[in-house]
Amino acid sequence: MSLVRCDGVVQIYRAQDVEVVALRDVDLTIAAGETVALLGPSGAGKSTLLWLLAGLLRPSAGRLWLDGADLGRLDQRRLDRLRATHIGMVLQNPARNLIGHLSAAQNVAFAQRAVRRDRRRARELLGRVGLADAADRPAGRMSGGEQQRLALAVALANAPRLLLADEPTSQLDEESGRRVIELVRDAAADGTTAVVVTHDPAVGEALDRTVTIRDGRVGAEGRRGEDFVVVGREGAVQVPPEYHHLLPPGSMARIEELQDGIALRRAEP
Ligand SMILES: Nc1ncnc2c1ncn2[C@@H]1O[C@H](COP(=O)(O)OP(=O)(O)OP(=O)(O)O)[C@@H](O)[C@H]1O
Repeated sequence: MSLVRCDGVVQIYRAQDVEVVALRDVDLTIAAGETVALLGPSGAGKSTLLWLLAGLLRPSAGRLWLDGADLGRLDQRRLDRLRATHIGMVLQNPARNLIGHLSAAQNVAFAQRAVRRDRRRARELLGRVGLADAADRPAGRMSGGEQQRLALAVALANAPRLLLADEPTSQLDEESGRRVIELVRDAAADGTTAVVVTHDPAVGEALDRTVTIRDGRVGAEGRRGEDFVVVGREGAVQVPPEYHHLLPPGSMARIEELQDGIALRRAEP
């Protein structure tokens, strides 16, 4: 059963007279319980896709479903409710996930406001992110790394169906990073689907699947250590940058039919 489905999702930002097409025709299906690392160069559209999946943005075109609910078409009240009960999110800037004057424990408790309050889960999560002894400290007085770990505990506090995390290990040392990955995988074993934007190879390797966004499209996917290009809408395939020396963008290629696919060979000019 798929938990997330994106169908031709387009996101266009409009700032004054300038339009930026951040995502163009993203098709993506994520199964319940799957863990996905979202990869790609800076500016490719990864955070935008995460914001759309979180219901923080509505797509300019195309449709997104979460657990059968059409995120772009829910009214604001239902969307807010779905977000509070079904979604946990770690934003790129960890402090933005937290209420600075509240303690770590109060932040976790606040994230459970729409579901049954579970003090045991809250304590356990703080322990798992190495903050058991910091439960009473105000979030605003924590270091960037501590805030990042607390943000993950907060995001998992409501036992979400979908965890969305933007660079959750960027400020962590190797050991803390490993703990974060373990926590994401354990949450997945308990039924939480996870989509994690990352530049950290350790995260990519530890999750079930990688999805690479390039130029606003799903350009490639990886499963169990093997990488694949994705044949998109209208048959478009992005040649990965590591092959650009053989087939530079703008070059012409001959198509050779093989028994199980095609080969592209550079046409001499
Ligand atoms: N609020 C906004 N208004 C206008 N343009 C935006 C806005 N947010 C993002 N963009 C643009 O949309 C494109 C995709 O941005 P996005 O942040 O989704 O990329 P990203 O892959 O997450 O990058 P990074 O790895 O650097 O975080 C970029 O060209 C970016 O400049």
